[in-house]
Amino acid sequence: MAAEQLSPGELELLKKLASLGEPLDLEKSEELIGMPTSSAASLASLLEAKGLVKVDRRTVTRILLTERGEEALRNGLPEERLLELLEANNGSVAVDLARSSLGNDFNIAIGVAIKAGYVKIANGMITLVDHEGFKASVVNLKGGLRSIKEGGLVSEKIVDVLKGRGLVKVEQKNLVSIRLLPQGLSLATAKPSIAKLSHELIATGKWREYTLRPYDVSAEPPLRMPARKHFFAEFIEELKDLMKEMGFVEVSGPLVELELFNFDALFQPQDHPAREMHDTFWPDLPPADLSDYADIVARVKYEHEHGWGYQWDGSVASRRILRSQTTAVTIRVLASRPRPPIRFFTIDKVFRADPVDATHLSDFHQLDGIMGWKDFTFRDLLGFLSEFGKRLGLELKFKPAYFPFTEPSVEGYARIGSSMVEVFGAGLFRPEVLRIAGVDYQVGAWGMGVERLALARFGLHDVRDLYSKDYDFLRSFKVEV
Ligand SMILES: N[C@@H](Cc1ccccc1)C(=O)O
Repeated sequence: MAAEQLSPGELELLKKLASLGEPLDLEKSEELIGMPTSSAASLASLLEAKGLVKVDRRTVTRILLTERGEEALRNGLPEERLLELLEANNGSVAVDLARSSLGNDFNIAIGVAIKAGYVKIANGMITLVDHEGFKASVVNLKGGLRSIKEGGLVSEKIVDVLKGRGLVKVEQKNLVSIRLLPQGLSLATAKPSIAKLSHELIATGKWREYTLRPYDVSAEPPLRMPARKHFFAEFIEELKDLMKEMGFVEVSGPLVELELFNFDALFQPQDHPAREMHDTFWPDLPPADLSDYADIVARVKYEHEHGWGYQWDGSVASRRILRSQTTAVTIRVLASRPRPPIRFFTIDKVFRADPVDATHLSDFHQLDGIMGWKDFTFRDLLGFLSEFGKRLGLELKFKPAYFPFTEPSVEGYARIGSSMVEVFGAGLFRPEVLRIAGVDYQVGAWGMGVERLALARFGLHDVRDLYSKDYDFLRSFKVEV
């Protein structure tokens, strides 16, 4: 054990014990070493546990003078005063005289002296009969009292007599003393230790006054918690990298979107249930001016009225919503008529007025992508999706599906625990959508739920865990560098 392992208080007590040079009576701690008894007691038990001091507890019997005893020592024992009176009067005094001169002590004095046969009373006179015996008894008791007062030794017999006379009392007392053990002593007197030698210490020779602290090679380094990216943010980065690796260009679009791009351009009819209030968030914003989008509006109107056969309403398409799918972004890009072959993707937030549960959040991320060229086929699309799943390390299953804007369509499922959960929708854009965008090549499109991909990837079961604030949980994810 090194001095550094002791608290300042423990070291202080050790040093004080060392300079006291003898075991410390805990009761007198304040007086002897200037430390309150209660602090010395608790520090001592800590030091005792470290094997540096020994705390001895014993019970001692103490004999103390009572108030009456103190008085007898000062003014004489009652019978002593009687003896003195008798001696001063040649061995005999009148009872009345003795009573008036001894006052309250008279009864005790006369009782003791008669009982022991030192005096007798006859005809109103007290007469000494055993002068020597009386004197010896007084000397004995008085000496006993004095010696008790001074802490000396007294015979048990005398103590008994004094106790019986109410002149002394016997007390039991617990004494605690703290004794320095050899190890404690060497710690207390050790030179102060230092961790580093400086030029000055060496040059001045002062290093001799110190001991060098040994290295503790088994000590754990301090725990450092550097800031790091959230594992879900890292996962999104990884998805972006993967898409770029596979030849895709990242694009982005507005969170507050027009129904025109979120629904109409995707050939979703205006009475489609997904447009109803409970699915979509409606910010309190005025509708947009669609004149900027005259071309696409004209093509949308035509395709809806011919394809679905209803009166298309531009005011519905001009409403602003929080986008419910990032396919709004890819259709915007496609409507800019990029030259094939094309490969675009976007990863960002979408919003849906869904009740939150283990697989649903009201705002979450989607990864949408489009790829296409003249003779792009459904097989090319499936090939891409399988490759993507493989590179992510996910077990994917495909199932035929329906979306208003793709044909054929497919849904992808990934294993999350024991169940397969839908993680994406995909398909070839319908001819109506291609005509609305104004492109003359085939386009495969897909939209993935990024949170759900993350569940599958990290073996989690609840999307809400991805937004947990539990540090221990967050730290449990390994950083990949
Ligand atoms: N946008 C669809 C997914 C999808 C995208 C593209 C093609 C097919 C399906 C959704 O949110 O569910």
